[in-house]
Amino acid sequence: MSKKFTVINSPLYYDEDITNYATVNATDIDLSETQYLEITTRHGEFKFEAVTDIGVPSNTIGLNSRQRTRDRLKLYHTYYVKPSVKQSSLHSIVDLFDQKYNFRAKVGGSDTVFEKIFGEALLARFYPKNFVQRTNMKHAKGILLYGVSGTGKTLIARTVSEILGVLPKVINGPEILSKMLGDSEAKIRQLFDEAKSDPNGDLHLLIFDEIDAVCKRRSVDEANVRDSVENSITSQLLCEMDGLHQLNNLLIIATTNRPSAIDPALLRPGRLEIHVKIELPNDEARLNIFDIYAKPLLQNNLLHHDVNFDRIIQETQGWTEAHIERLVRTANVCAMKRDLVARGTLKIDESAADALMVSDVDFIAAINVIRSISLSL
Ligand SMILES: Nc1ncnc2c1ncn2[C@@H]1O[C@H](COP(=O)(O)OP(=O)(O)OP(=O)(O)O)[C@@H](O)[C@H]1O
Repeated sequence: MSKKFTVINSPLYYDEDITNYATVNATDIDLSETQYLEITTRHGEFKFEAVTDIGVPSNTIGLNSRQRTRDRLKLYHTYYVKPSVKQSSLHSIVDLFDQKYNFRAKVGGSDTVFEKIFGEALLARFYPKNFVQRTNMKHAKGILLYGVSGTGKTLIARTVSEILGVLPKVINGPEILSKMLGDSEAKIRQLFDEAKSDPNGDLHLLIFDEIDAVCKRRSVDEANVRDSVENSITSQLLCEMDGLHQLNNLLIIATTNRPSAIDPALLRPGRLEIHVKIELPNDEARLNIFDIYAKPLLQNNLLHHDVNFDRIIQETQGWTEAHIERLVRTANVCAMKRDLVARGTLKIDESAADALMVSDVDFIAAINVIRSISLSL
């Protein structure tokens, strides 16, 4: 959780190697748990070692920064920090992937989802091909991401494709249905042709967005044209996926808001076999996502120190990831509105704009705006 603190003594030259210490009040921070504080300053995000022993007054925390003077924290200035425990030498799979691909900077609060995706579906794809062949292992063929709208299913699917280094073919369920009227089986076949023609080649990735639009439970009422097209798309897809048995170079990621509408045959092992639910974000996840979108404001000194993170997190319970992203955008707009009205003019020059900070009142206003325009809240 992000916390606020105010620097009360800085710098404090501590020992001979002239490490740079600042002392900060730390009533909100569990000192026994905290070994590092990640602090966002104008110059970027820095990790400070937290020191609570000799020379540091009680109820305060010393921040050891071996960085240069520019990272020195200003006296009486309030900063936002994320306390973290010392990293052990053992990393989780998600930590290892994040170290290399830095996806947490873009997708917040999704560690458990990525744990399942990397741990259960993709890990073997990071081992050398020859090794995998010797184990006779077959890679997972398909992943279904399901959860309510706006929880980041598409974002996660695209992030996985970036991590795999593959340019995916993205198929939008509702769009493809209309394009496929009359020609559905051939169109589905085409999607798989490239991978089939290059069985020992690079990985191919198909992302099926809103797959429930085309692969509904098959209907017995073939008299209805739409039902009959959907039935034939589903059957063709099943057929192609069974053909993948021998192929190790194709992965399908499908997304849906309505998993129960999908034909169960598609969800069997060997097909879309790994099912990952994307939940609404909990408190910590909402804060992570908030941090991602508020970071440019923090870095450019545009976020007022009166912003009450704890209240924002409380008031946004039940919101989706997309709502949190919207909240930061809307707070920006509310700040501009407030500023324009106070100035009584639409003429805003650079220096006037630079003085504008997004403040707590703007987040309060933004929360109300979003509640008033979202049916689901
Ligand atoms: N975990 C996340 N971290 C940061 N931003 C997120 C996250 N999840 C969603 N978002 C934001 O919400 C937007 C909408 O997400 P996305 O389209 O991936 O949701 P979805 O679950 O696929 O929705 P739908 O079911 O309606 O297609 C994203 O573009 C992104 O801005």
